[in-house]
Amino acid sequence: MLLVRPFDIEIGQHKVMLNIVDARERGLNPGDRVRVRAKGAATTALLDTTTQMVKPGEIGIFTEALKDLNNPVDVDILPAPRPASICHIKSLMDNEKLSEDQIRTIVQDIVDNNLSDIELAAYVTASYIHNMPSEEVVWLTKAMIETGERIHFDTHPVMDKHSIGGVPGNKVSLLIVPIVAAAGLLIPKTSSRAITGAGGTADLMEVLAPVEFSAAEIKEITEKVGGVIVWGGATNIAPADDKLIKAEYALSIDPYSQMLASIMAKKGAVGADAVVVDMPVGPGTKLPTADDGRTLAKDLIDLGDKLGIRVECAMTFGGSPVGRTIGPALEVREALTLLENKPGPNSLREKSLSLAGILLEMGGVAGRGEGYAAAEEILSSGKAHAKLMEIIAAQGGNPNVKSEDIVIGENCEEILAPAGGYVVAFYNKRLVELARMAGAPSDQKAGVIIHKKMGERVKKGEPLITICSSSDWELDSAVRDAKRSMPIVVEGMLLERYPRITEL
Ligand SMILES: O=P(O)(O)OC[C@H]1O[C@H](OP(=O)(O)O)[C@H](O)[C@@H]1O
Ligand SMILES: O=c1cc[nH]c(=O)[nH]1
Repeated sequence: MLLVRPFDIEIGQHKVMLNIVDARERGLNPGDRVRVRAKGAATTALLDTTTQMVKPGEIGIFTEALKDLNNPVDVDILPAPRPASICHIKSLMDNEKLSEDQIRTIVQDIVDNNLSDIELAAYVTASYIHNMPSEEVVWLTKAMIETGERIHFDTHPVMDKHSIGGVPGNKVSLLIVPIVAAAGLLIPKTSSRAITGAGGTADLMEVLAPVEFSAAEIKEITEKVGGVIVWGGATNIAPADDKLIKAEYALSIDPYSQMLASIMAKKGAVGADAVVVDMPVGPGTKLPTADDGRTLAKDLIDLGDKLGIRVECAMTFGGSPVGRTIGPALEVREALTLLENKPGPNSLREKSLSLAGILLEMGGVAGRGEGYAAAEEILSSGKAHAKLMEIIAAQGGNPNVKSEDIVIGENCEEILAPAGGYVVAFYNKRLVELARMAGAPSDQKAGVIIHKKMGERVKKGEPLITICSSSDWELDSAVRDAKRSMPIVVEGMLLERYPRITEL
């Protein structure tokens, strides 16, 4: 047995460290995969060696592996075999068909942390290059559900909403969930953190309340107040999902087949009966054209049918951000402003009410075509605001929070229009890059405020955006980058003048 020396350091992967003497005795080298066994728990980790940091007879264990092993006093280790799924990942790279068993093995290896970051990145990259046939996506989704816990509600219907993401500022879940719950329907909303954006719904909700709950707690809170907004990655619900999303986030990609499985696995695992999927369409989004949107809608609806979930898809405008803020705290402040019935952006209000309205119709609490008006009544009467406060309280946050209490990064700088005219080009992806450079989403207070959108008139020297951050050096680098390559382009109505040659 080896005495555990806990290393309270999160390094984003399962790692252990042995003294080089012990490693040599066991025939192990740095980078080898080892199975670490404690009383009642085991995990797989990658090995580092040292001459100084741990003594012979000891083993250094980093935070991620320590959690899996329940903080043991001593452990033993064995060399771990090369995971079978590496071979199947290679098949995916070669665009070969995979069997249900092979897909199941990949998902199980991901859940058991048997794959290194490099192997996981290879899987995600191969999925990005080659879409899986629909049969394989069904197996993948089922494997993602079955390798985790599931919630079974006694009351039905259970409603859910999910966005494929890809449009900045998409804070609509903060309005939709309380509207649907205030209408008396159950909505156990699990979200991921940002994938290609600067703030996923889980990052946003975390500004207001804790988002890490077990499956049993999600069920209990949903049954008590009608809804939750939690981080799927903290639960044992579809546990492969968050591990894959971490690799996708690093590459800023969302592979098509993986996206279908990721969304529907989360919905299947919480026992959803009916789901609306928000699909932002437009240049720079995950769905550049309406035809791409129609294909995805068909694939999502078919996948839902195979899982016994009624899916409706809503193609939404993704050409410019939803509302005028990007980044966790800024987005939460904007969403609260609308819930408090103060003036706010129409794009956010209209999109939230449209999607909530579809759910109210699907859930049978509003007639066909009457969902929007029913959602509007719930929002303007203050019932949605009261419901969000109940959800915040049930998740352990402050139920008296007001929009003006939300703190934004203290370092802010405006980017000014270099000329007067109209906004003629607007680059969503650049705005997301700037918000990420400023520190979002891990710096909750970082982000971008948008002052001018496509087609709006601008005077020379007027602010186009404001970038905010908690750190002055991150703000500086984002501002320098914004000035080098502007995310918003302003032109006068006169683009070029061609004088008569004789008059030159
Ligand atoms: O970072 P990008 O790729 O834009 O999208 C990821 C976001 O989209 C989904 O939104 P929701 O949970 O339905 O609100 C995910 O859960 C996540 O919050
Ligand atoms: O939850 C989500 C949302 C978008 N894309 C994914 O892969 N998962």
